Amino acid sequence: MTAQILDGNALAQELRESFQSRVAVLTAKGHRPGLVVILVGEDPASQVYVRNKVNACEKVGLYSEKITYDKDVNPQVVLDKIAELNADPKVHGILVQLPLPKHFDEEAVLEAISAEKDVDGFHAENVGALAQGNPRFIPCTPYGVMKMFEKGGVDLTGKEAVVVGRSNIVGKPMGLLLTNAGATVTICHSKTKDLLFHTSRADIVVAAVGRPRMITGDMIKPGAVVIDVGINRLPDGKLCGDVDFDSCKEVASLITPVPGGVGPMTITMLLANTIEAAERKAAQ
Ligand SMILES: Nc1nc2c(c(=O)[nH]1)N[C@@H](CN(C=O)c1ccc(C(=O)N[C@@H](CCC(=O)O)C(=O)O)cc1)CN2
Repeated sequence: MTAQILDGNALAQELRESFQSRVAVLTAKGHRPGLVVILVGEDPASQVYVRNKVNACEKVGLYSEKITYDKDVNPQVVLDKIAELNADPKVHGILVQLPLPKHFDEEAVLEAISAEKDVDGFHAENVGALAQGNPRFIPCTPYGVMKMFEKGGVDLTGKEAVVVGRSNIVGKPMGLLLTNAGATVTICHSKTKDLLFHTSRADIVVAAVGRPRMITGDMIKPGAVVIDVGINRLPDGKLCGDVDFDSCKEVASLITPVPGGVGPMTITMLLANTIEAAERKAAQ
């Protein structure tokens, strides 16, 4: 069996085109969606992601702004800026690019963002709403994965889903979304005793662990759906995922590539959340 490849670039493009009319309606009513992205430090990957976020906003017609701080900035300066942005009516979404430098209390920064403007979906109120099955803002990467299931015609009801990785950004919200969609979910992580036992009986495997090509074809069930959330930079500069694409594509029924899979969907769903935030504000 050779898997069907789910093209994240194509789906991202399709969705972004569909956003333009919503942005036009909001803008005509004086509620042009606005996103502010805060970047602390000079991490090269974060710089690329932030630039791509701002460019994506511009292409779809959103107002966007990037605010950068030196890596040694006093965290209070960032907290003060967030307080100012929380009160700014032209800003519908606020995002702090992660990871933050070590001297930051990441949780305190994320909690400082107003839940109504938390387009990353990382605020405790939004995490709680998702856990209750009544999501307000869904974290962008798992949200993108759900859109990919939809596009691929994957019915999640009653399926055995294994998420490898328990991060707050991907693994945990992914587990909640799959649970809400009716899948039976197992979250595996570094302390899991027998990873192979879990992956090899799963109908759906989502790899979000940050280890290059660790999920190999012999670890998955024939016909499984394999979603690769990993983005690992190899010593030769090339990107690869957490899934060994070449061996897994011979076993899976549906698979996402890296690059060009989940990554572009992350930024697309950030646009979706920002537009949604502006629509809610306009409706008030
Ligand atoms: N505040 C946040 N910080 C981080 C998040 C997040 O959702 N919110 N996620 C990741 C990084 N990320 C977005 O910020 C992100 C990662 C990858 C991509 C992407 O498009 N990847 C491309 C390859 C890009 C490249 O060449 O490097 C792909 O997979 O095709 C977009 C966004 C951590 N921080």
